[in-house]
Amino acid sequence: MKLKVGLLGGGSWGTTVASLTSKNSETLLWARNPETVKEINELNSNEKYLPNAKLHKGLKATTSIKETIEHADVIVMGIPSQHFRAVLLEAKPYIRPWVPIISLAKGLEISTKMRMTQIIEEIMPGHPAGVLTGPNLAKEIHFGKAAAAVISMVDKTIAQKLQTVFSSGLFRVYTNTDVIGSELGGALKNVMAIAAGMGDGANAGDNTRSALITRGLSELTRLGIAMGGKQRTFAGLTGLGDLIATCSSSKSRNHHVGFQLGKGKKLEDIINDMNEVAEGVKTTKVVMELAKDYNVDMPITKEVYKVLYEGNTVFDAFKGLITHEVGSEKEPG
Ligand SMILES: NC(=O)C1=CN([C@@H]2O[C@H](COP(=O)(O)OP(=O)(O)OC[C@H]3O[C@@H](n4cnc5c(N)ncnc54)[C@H](O)[C@@H]3O)[C@@H](O)[C@H]2O)C=CC1
Ligand SMILES: O=C(CO)COP(=O)(O)O
Repeated sequence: MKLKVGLLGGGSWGTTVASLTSKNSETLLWARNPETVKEINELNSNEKYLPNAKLHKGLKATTSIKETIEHADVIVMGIPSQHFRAVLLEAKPYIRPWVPIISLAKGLEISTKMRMTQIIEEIMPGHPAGVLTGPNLAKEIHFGKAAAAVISMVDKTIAQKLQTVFSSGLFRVYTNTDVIGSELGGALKNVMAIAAGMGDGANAGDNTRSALITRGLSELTRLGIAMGGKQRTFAGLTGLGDLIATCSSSKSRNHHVGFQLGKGKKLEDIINDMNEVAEGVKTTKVVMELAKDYNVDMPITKEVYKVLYEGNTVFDAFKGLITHEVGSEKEPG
């Protein structure tokens, strides 16, 4: 039997995933904006978020959250982390018992420091919670470029069932039972992407980017393990894989924020000029607190934070990193 998908969120990634799942399963996409809904239903496009992309013809959209949810066998949340809770609470009355809920978001809730699957477990106890994550720049996937992702859930049997809903053609979906590690990899790499973007914007060079990616991996793995993730996960698609994609691509919004900071632009102006979310900006705040809670040294995050929130320049950040005590490659620092 084919599962029906109810997907909440008509931004670039929500729309992309809905278009993918509609190849395998009946999919209904909820978007707030009636114009977006009309455009998806009548023109099979969502130009604001995915310019020039043609969506799968089977994809239908609606402005009704009830209609999207009430018949769904799986619910997919394509909502940015800071709005995730509010939208899930709005959907809650219509969610059928035991339906799995999958997050697409890569961030941490600023007020609680929670991961999205923790929010799902809090609001919808008993529902299997999972995350679809990996190196998946929406704008490439839409144009049929090959990519791999991971569906991460504690229950492997449910993950295997959902693997067939999300996999399609050149979009390969693996499973992983380390939800904490998978989810943290996706959230933490955004902070590193801002750092790599800062370097690129300031013309620091390929060696610098490579050092940031590698030490960034070490830094996010340290925190991720302290929080309960598994080392192997951080070396996989959801950790290293996503870190490389996001740190080295001008299609990444987080890299873009860093790049513009590296060019000397002000954060406020950069954000005002964007119509999409860059999760790393807020996640950096949460990661600073988590680093303190778990007593983990995170020098790159600290420098990114000072540029975002304390008025430091990108030059100050690199000076901070260069003067940070150099340890063994295996040790913090
Ligand atoms: N775009 C990409 O390449 C990828 C994005 N992601 C993650 O997916 C999540 C969603 O991001 P995108 O779709 O890219 O963001 P986006 O910025 O393209 O779109 C965000 C969408 O959420 C909607 N939204 C925001 N607040 C809302 C609220 N309170 N109620 C209802 N809708 C609301 C907006 O209207 C918009 O449709 C993020 O956590 C992002 O990190 C993950 C993988 C790839
Ligand atoms: O997570 C992503 C790619 O895997 C998208 O990154 P950005 O949110 O930085 O665009």
